[in-house]
Amino acid sequence: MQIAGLLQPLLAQLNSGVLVLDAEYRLVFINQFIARRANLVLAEVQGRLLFDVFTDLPRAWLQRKLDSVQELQIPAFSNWEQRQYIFKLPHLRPLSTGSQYMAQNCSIMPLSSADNNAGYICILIEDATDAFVYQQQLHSSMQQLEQANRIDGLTGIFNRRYWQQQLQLELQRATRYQHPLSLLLFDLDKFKQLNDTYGHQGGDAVLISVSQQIATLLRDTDIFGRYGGEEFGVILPETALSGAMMVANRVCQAIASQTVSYNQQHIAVTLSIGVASFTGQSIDELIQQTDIALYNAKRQGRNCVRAYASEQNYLKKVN
Ligand SMILES: Nc1nc2c(ncn2[C@@H]2O[C@H](COP(=O)(O)OP(=O)(O)OP(=O)(O)O)[C@@H](O)[C@H]2O)c(=O)[nH]1
Repeated sequence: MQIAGLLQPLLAQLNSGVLVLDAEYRLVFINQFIARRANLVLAEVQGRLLFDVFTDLPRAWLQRKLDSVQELQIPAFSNWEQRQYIFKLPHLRPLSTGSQYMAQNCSIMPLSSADNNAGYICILIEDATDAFVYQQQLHSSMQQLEQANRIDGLTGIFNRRYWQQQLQLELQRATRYQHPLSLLLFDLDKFKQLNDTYGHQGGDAVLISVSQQIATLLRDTDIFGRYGGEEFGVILPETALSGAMMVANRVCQAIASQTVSYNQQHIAVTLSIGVASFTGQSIDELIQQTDIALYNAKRQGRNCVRAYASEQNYLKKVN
């Protein structure tokens, strides 16, 4: 048997799309893979212009590709990562892929006929939906992992490692652009006693509730993290000391004015807050200064806000 006789059944069964165009980009042939998915009949589209049959092709791009294949007589390729699909064909995956169209690798090849008349072009479409789906799943797992890596498991706010990385970045930014930045460190008052009274789970419920409440009082650009057990930090970019004091007082008052419900009980909670502003010091110095201010807030009765700068003035006055 002549090999030519086997080509029709081969093309019919091929699990890739084949389209053959003449020199004017009229359809000469489409195989069953294309016909079935595009809901076309070969006899009805034969001789019609490719762009008239497939009206939603990326016309300018494909025309350029076809012209260059025809002119240079060398193949061109496009893969799904560069262009997810060229022909809007449905994929036959039962599961949702995030796209209703088949992801495709596409080869555009010059063809010569038996009588050696050049001018035909073959477009070969390979279904790459599996690779597309796999890449999407990988991407979403990586995003979840990245997210988990930066979030504190109990409160859902940033963990200490990520929060401190962000502080480093924000300090670099503030230094480069000479912008203000302030830092708040706060600590729940008498938390040991609270844990002893309501149990560790009651304590956890308070940490969750207080962090949720505080998150609503901050700007989206403020960076809120859990610094330690019952100690939290907020980076306030673009904020000088006076603004930071306003935020800190707002947080302090909001927490003190409400109770946390736990097991039909209402738990009263207060915070002490230390505030310091960035004036070119190192990250460790800034944290240390904020911590000193927090310590002074504790020492001066708790449920209050103290700034590092005013503490220094206070100490100067006292000595
Ligand atoms: N429930 C709960 N308790 C925690 C967690 N992390 C730390 N703690 C507790 O927080 C308490 C902190 O106590 P201290 O550092 O003595 O401070 P305090 O009792 O809050 O007193 P002041 O800070 O001086 O007002 C300790 O009893 C810790 O066990 C946590 O994730 N959950």
